[in-house]
Amino acid sequence: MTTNKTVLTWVDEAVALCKPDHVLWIDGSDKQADTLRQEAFGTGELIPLNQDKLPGCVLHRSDVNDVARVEDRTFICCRRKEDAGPTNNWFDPKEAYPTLRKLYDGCMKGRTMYVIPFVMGPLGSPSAKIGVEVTDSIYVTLSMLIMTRAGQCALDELGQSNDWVRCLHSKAELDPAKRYICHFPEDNAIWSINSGYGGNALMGKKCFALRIASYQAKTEGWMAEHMMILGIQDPQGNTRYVAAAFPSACGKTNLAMLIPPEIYQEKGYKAWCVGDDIAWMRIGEDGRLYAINAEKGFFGVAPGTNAKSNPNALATTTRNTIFTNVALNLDDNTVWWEGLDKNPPKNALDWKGNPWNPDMEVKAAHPNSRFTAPAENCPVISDQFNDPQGVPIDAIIFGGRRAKTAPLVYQARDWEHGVFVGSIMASETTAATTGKVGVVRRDPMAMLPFCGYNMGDYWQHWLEMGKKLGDKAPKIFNVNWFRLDDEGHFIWPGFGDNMRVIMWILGRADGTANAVETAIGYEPTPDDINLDGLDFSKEQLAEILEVDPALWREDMESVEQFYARFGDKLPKELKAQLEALKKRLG
Ligand SMILES: Nc1nc2c(ncn2[C@@H]2O[C@H](COP(=O)(O)OP(=O)(O)OP(=O)(O)O)[C@@H](O)[C@H]2O)c(=O)[nH]1
Ligand SMILES: O=C([O-])CC(=O)C(=O)O
Ligand SMILES: [Mn+2]
Repeated sequence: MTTNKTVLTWVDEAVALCKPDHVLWIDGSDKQADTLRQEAFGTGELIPLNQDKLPGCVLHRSDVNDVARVEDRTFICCRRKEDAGPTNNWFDPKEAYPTLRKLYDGCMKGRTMYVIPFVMGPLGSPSAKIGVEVTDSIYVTLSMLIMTRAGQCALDELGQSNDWVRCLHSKAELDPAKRYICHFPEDNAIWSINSGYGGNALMGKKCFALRIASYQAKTEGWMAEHMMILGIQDPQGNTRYVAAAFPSACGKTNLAMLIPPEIYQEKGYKAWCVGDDIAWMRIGEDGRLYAINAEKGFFGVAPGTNAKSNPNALATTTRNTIFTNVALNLDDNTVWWEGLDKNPPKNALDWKGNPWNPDMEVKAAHPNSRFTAPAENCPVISDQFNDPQGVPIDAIIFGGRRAKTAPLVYQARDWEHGVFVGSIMASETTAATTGKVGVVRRDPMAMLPFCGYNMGDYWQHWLEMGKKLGDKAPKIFNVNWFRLDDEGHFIWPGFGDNMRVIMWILGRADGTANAVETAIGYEPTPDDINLDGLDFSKEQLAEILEVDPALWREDMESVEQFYARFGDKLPKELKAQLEALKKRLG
């Protein structure tokens, strides 16, 4: 399939190390994918689903110990520890390579090695990048075929170039004690072993498109961000784009596929999805910031996805989709998860494959169960999805899951203040990563687990991008859909109604919307967000726009401790922003 010596040599080395019985190059054809699917049905790695109701769809159950990203087993392996920074686990490459080599030695005996050349980003895009992943998992191979532009097309794009990311994956024994997700940004390499799950194993995603790419972006002067991209088309037919960074399981996919409230639909507004997880952004010839979606599919959270919360996501998953760790409805051989509908199957297998019925205490689907679905299935996929240039971004939105403290929305005073707003983000942890759920932790730019180098240098890079963008820079905002009332219920209706907030944001970006200046930035008054057709009062809105200085002062103490970890890597601009905010809070 290729004469590229750098690829051929590397694959030979991987074969010599892993010692598979067979090697199969993935060409990207339907025929080959179908053969692999049939083979996986034979071994039970995949389970076929009802082909009338869910054509082309399959179910996969991961190992019960392998259901989420493992941040404590994820490493940045660069020569100097300080380049990994205080928020990453560092593993000296001098030790990492020999340690890992021992684990990979012979790990594919009796198995086939699949060689997957893939492109991140639209074909022909100046922003696109190429990788080659070798893996011994058919599930990973078929998932990569959905999530990336994979096969011969990638080798054609690559030609004889040496500029590609080496991705070595093996599920090995799936032993959690020997699990390593290692990134070598200085070598363009990722070595992942003993996991077969999503972000640990589909290496185009977080490993490449964020950890390695963030390092490349810093070096090359662009941005690799954990952001969804949404287009809002006005009744005149003009579409404007926003990019939003929320931590895992905090609403990116939902916002990316939102259905406008009726009041906007009636006027002729439309919403288009460009991406739901990863945005690569560079400055275009006109000086504005342009974003592409690095991926070709969605790896979305299943629980809570339903015909009301996200009908577009649901429609996206009705064909050619891989479901992971959801429940199997034995009556009609379809899938189910908590929050899909109010009719749980009477006769089912849970995500572990054990008999399940609604009277049981345990969940049918794992809280981090997922769908892997082609973007082309999405009813609202943007016609710019494959545009090599990407889309111009008018607003960047940060957000997290905060029961208190963070208001529904506020705007940063300028880019520098916006970088500060991103750097102090915090969010309650979710099931997307192993460990405790619901603990507030600082998660700057939603990149805490994904920044491939020192986060202090990353903030500096953001500041520099702002200088280059000048007055063409997108405006920066922060949102929180997750404020709770005293009974623990979400106050804001969220989902499609988040468009009401996006409309204020776009209004601010073009200078038409009103705001008041507060200690933390610009906020709308309750009159500035359109509540027409919504059973939600201005008093309730005022409540979630409220900023409690005491809570904020407390929060800033935690920011101060967090910042202290960066020593002289903390940009002085951010330190000054913190001091200024503390003064304004009194
Ligand atoms: N209350 C409320 N919940 C929301 C909202 N948007 C999303 N959620 C819930 O948050 C969870 C995660 O949402 P997703 O959109 O899948 O999050 P994500 O950021 O794409 O997650 P990753 O794919 O892990 O990066 C789901 O259970 C959603 O139902 C919202 O506006 N309000
Ligand atoms: O990477 C994964 O496994 C799933 C995901 O999108 C996230 O956790 O952000
Ligand atoms: Mn998502």
